[in-house]
Amino acid sequence: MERAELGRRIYAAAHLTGEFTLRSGVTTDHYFDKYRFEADPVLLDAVAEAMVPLVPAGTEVLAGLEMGGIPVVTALGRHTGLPCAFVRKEAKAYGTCRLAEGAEVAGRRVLVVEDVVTSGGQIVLSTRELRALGADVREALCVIDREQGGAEALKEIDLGLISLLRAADLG
Ligand SMILES: O=P(O)(O)OC[C@H]1O[C@H](OP(=O)(O)OP(=O)(O)O)[C@H](O)[C@@H]1O
Ligand SMILES: O=C(O)c1cc(=O)[nH]c(=O)[nH]1
Repeated sequence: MERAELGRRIYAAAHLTGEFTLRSGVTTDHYFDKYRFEADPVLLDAVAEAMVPLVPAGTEVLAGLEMGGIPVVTALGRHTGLPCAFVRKEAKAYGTCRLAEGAEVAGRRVLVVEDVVTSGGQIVLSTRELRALGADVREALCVIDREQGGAEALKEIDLGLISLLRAADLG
């Protein structure tokens, strides 16, 4: 599906208006409910297909961030054949107690996969944790960049932001 058409479909499926508090604490009058496009398997598959050419050469592991990044990374993994890691906000205190479940990240070139980026705060936190586990993380790939400081925040930790769609492409 062409990127412009994908943008129209995502906007139609997931754009909400109202009053919302974001993860960063900022309040806003519009919101992209990623679960609405992730819950549509045909749309999610089209999103993943469009993301394939954006995956940097040399990527060995795709790391999706809990929770909205998990369906995206799984779909992208199916399209690329790359192994996936599922990155928790907090490691469980029982079982294997892993923060990054699934594929091993230590010593591997890891691409962070996220749904929506606003301030970039969640990606910065998770990237620091992945790097502490020994991952080589150079870029993050997201479906929607709201263009509210995310790319700049990532740059401060030497992380590039690659986006399928920007706020300006939507609506
Ligand atoms: O760029 P930021 O300012 O960090 O904001 C974006 C983050 O917030 C949302 O997640 P949320 O906390 O709603 O969690 P969820 O994916 O578990 O639903 C979104 O999925 C990103 O992870
Ligand atoms: O910044 C956020 O928390 C956020 C913004 C948005 O549009 N969608 C979302 O799921 N989270």
